[in-house]
Amino acid sequence: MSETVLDDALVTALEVFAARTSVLVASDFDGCVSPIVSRPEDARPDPRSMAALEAAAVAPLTQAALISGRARVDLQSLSGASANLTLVGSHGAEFADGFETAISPAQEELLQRIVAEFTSISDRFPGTSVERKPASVTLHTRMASHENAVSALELAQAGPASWDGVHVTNGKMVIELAVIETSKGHALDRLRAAMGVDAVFYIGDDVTDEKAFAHLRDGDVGVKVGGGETAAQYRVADTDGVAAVLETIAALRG
Ligand SMILES: O=P(O)(O)OC[C@H]1O[C@H](O[C@H]2O[C@H](CO)[C@@H](O)[C@H](O)[C@H]2O)[C@H](O)[C@@H](O)[C@@H]1O
Repeated sequence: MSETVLDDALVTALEVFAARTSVLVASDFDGCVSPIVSRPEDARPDPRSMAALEAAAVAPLTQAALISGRARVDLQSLSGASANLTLVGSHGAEFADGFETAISPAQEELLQRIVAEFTSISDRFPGTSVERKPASVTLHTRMASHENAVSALELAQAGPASWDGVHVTNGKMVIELAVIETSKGHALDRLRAAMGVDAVFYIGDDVTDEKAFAHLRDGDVGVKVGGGETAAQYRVADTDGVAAVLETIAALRG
């Protein structure tokens, strides 16, 4: 068990949640189960958090899910999750059976234009990089100098982010442009209905996780990781706090 001490109010909320008959335990990946690292491809999950999610997934009347901004295939390989976990990629839009609405040829063409523009921006500003995903493109600036990061993000905002049909997300040291609308909240609604659970737990750290918190209902529990405004009722400081929360739920449900 973790040495992180959770707030009494959070522990009580977890106990009440875990006492419901059937539950879904869902988590964000980067910055939550997986500590933030400089290069996206180097991200690795905290073994304690993954073990707790895997334990929850096989507990009675308990489902567990990772809902991430990553491409689903990358989420699968980086997390090493077993088939017991439900994986949703592309900020809630990409399920095991693909996207709810297929990416159209026009959207694919738009995606290629964004890739080309981001690549051209990235070539001009050392330390930035481009991550291509099935329905979006991310310009990363974490490895760039402050000046290069600011300039690259300004060019992205003034350029492709302003194009018709482009959906903009400003994440942690990234700007992400999608050719479809995505919502982790919508993903939670879909999982809740498909799994028929009585209550949902969700934990996350970034802007797209706010859409998930906004879809929580009475009896659900939302936990924000780190600082910043949030619609979540509870908070933990860091990924150790995430592991402590997930271990608590797994122990209560097991
Ligand atoms: O929804 P998430 O699972 O939190 O995914 C959000 C984005 O996470 C990744 O970027 C972030 O994590 C990287 C690795 O720690 C870090 O280098 C980067 O600065 C962060 O923004 C991922 O690369 C993106 O595709 C996700 O959208």
